[in-house]
Amino acid sequence: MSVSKASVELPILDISQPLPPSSLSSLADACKNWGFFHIKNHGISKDTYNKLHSFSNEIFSLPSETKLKIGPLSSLNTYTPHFIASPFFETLRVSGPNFLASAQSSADFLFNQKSPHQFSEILQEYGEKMTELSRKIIKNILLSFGEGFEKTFHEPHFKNCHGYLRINNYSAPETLGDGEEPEGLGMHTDMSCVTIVYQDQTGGLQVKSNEGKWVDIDPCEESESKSESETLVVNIGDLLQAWSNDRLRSSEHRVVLRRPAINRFSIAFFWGFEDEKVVSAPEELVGDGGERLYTPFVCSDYLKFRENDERGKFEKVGFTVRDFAGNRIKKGFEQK
Ligand SMILES: O=C(O)CCC(=O)C(=O)O
Ligand SMILES: [Fe+2]
Repeated sequence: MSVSKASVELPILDISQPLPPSSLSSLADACKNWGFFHIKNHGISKDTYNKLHSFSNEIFSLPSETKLKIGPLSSLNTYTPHFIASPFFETLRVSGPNFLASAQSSADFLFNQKSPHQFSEILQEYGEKMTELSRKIIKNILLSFGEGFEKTFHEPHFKNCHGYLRINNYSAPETLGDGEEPEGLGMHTDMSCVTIVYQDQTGGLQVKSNEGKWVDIDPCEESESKSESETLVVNIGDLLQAWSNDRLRSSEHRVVLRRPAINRFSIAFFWGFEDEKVVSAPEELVGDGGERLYTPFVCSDYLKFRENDERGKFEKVGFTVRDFAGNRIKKGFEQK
């Protein structure tokens, strides 16, 4: 039996060009209603994704004992094994701005080799490109707010933003009952300002609509051309939702697994404020007589709030910036 699924039509923005006014307005609408959109012409080739995917397979197919050398109980703590976020999910963290050093220290433990590993070099390049793209994205989002916002707010608020990568491996169960869709990653919001995600053709990423329904974010069709790049998914995180006084939406999302015995690969880049930044919506965004929806907070205090007390556990799934600093639950934005 095939179950009909709702998927959302999100704008696909050509990030290689300055965005024309019509694209800026679809960007603003998408950020307000969904907190998700796509970008294309981002400059990362299919070949890079194929390489990242095969390195990822190489790492995740190592025996558990090997992977746990960089796991939650080790000093490195770059690997999160199965059964922390979900039974079907494991992930490797690569921190910026020195993505090469971070990836290499994991690779050294995993493969016992000290020579530069092509994997780390690719991740350095990838991390740098993601950082540049995030900056372009935030500039466009500010431009979509209207004349002057980018000039006024980009430098003072976003110049110290930084990011990290997570390489994710989802392993679907060998068999799945009719309509059974286990969660590979449970419902959560991201802690970032913006997140950029590459998902492979397996699909399964879903966003919760304003009406509380799960809607698919389909991977874009594989293009015929070998050189043409895949589109990437961008979503707004909690830090930007709070900073923008809810003008931008950090949506709840999750990953479901619907193809038995097929591994799903994704790579997410999280870009956010520096730890010491006080996140407080500028007056221009609160508006004259407008209500401040969040009590100003220090960025790292929020990140700590999202981490479990128990060392090495995954970020709390289900808690959001509203639970932390929200002054009230805004009408129509209520958690369903
Ligand atoms: O794997 C994906 O497609 C999304 C992952 C995600 O939402 C996350 O890592 O925060
Ligand atoms: Fe996420």
